[in-house]
Amino acid sequence: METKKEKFPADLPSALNNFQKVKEAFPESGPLLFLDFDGTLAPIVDHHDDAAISEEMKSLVKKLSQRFPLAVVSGRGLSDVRKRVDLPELYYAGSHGFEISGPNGFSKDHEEAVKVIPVFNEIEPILKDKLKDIPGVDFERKKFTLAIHYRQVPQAQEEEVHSAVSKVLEDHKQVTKADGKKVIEIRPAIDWHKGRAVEFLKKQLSQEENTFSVYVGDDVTDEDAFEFVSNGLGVLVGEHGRQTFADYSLKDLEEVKSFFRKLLEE
Ligand SMILES: O=P(O)(O)OC[C@H]1O[C@H](O[C@H]2O[C@H](CO)[C@@H](O)[C@H](O)[C@H]2O)[C@H](O)[C@@H](O)[C@@H]1O
Repeated sequence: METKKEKFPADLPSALNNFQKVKEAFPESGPLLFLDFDGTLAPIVDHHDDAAISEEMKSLVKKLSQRFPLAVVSGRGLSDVRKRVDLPELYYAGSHGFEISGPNGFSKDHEEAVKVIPVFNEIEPILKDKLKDIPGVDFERKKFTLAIHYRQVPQAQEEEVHSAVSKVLEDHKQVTKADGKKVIEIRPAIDWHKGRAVEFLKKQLSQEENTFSVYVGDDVTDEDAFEFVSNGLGVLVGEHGRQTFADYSLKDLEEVKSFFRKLLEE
């Protein structure tokens, strides 16, 4: 695996202003495209259930998928993200890559993660009880992960959420937690993430060995793909408050759309 170095997002070159250079890395047949959902295809909103892709973005994704092999890679549950994007012909990875689907009924759940589902059933009521007195905590259960949203929690109490969750997880070593944007994501303690899911999907999307890929994402969990995926480049949308393994940046969803239009011009 090539060693990548972390950088400050502000130091990344713009994928738009350097599009010629981005394009020069592509093979003749074009790259494989991997797109995150929240913060990349749909704007970040106050309540997770209100997130939506615009008709304009959806149409761009559809056109891109007709030109390049493309998959949507999300922390959302698979059925949830499929429904929100609503392009049944695409490949999708949900629950941070633990569940994958594709056209013609293709479906793959991570076999080891299936065994961890009872742990989620066990810890969900415990966590709900421990966090019941903190206003604004919002649970989102997915097949293989559990999100605890704290976007509506008073800032002074955010730390309380983190420490209560960490304490519960001390007794449940089959699961672990990762941070996202105003969310704690509890997931199986298995060496699997968006980056490994992309490596798996590369084999589904292309007959060739390790085809060049472009991954566009905005959140901390997208760093697994930026860091892990070989023979490709990562494009960070906005910032997530940490350093990044991405190669290029886009400021916001407007720039994401401009980047997609440029890809379609090629
Ligand atoms: O991998 P993604 O597709 O980017 O999903 C990451 C998480 O996104 C969602 O939460 C985030 O977006 C919400 C809607 O804008 C926002 O309210 C929340 O604060 C963000 O963390 C989603 O609800 C999670 O399940 C995903 O894991």
